[in-house]
Amino acid sequence: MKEKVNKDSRVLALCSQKGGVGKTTSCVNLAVGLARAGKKVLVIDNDPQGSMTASLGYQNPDELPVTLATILTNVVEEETFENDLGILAHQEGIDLLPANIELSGMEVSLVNFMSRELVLKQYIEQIRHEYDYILIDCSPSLGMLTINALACADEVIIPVQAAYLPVKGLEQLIRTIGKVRRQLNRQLEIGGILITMVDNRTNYARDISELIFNTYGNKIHIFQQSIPFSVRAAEISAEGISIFQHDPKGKVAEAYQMMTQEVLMDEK
Ligand SMILES: Nc1ncnc2c1ncn2[C@@H]1O[C@H](COP(=O)(O)OP(=O)(O)OP(=O)(O)O)[C@@H](O)[C@H]1O
Repeated sequence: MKEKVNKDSRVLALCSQKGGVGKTTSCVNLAVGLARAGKKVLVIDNDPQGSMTASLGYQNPDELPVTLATILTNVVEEETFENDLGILAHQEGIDLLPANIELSGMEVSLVNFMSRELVLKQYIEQIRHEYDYILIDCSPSLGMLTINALACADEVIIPVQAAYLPVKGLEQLIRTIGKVRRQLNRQLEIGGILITMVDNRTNYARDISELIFNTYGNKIHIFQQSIPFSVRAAEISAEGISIFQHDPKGKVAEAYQMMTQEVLMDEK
């Protein structure tokens, strides 16, 4: 059993309405950024694709015997289990609760469970005192697994790729967050919109960033630091390491470092 670290832990859900926007990459690098700042961090892969699990070096998530699906099943079946069940220790100092395709079955089986939106919350309540930060990487859909993440999170971080008009998907996600806040989790806040994959050589990326600031800037926090587009960022998932290890002096490491500082500054 690990030592108790912080009763004021923060649970951050990384959610987006669209896939491929840099959500998993941001989750991994924010987690490692926080660990490098001395925080005890758990990342939970809440996506049946297991992209974050693969990104952290477990290239065949389907071979893992214990995953988030196991934990959620235990909660539903009221089985008792150790807090460290299924937790994998990553070389860069973060803990990972992995996921694989088994999690897609939960999306369906949760529907028939009485407190179906609060299953992940029960698990988080059991373990949160052991961590300073728990980051949940959600799948790009607003299904039951994402609702479970929103129901137990303190804040949502929304990565938005600066390469298409995101407004429609964002509106839907923001409406869902509002609904979850009213019905399931009064303390849920939007921690911020993170603009990702910014190619500063194009006017288009600048236009999108400006559009996001103009449309949402007065009601939602937008991270001052956006994440630049770089092939170095795209390489990390195959390496199973963060950008801080893969390209420590590059612009993406610098950006995630600054973004991590913004998250730390918001500590209450
Ligand atoms: N800053 C960046 N510059 C260039 N490529 C990036 C950057 N960030 C992420 N990528 C690449 O873009 C792709 C999508 O990123 P990522 O998997 O993080 O997105 P996602 O939103 O989590 O997607 P999904 O929801 O499908 O899992 C990946 O191939 C990733 O390596």
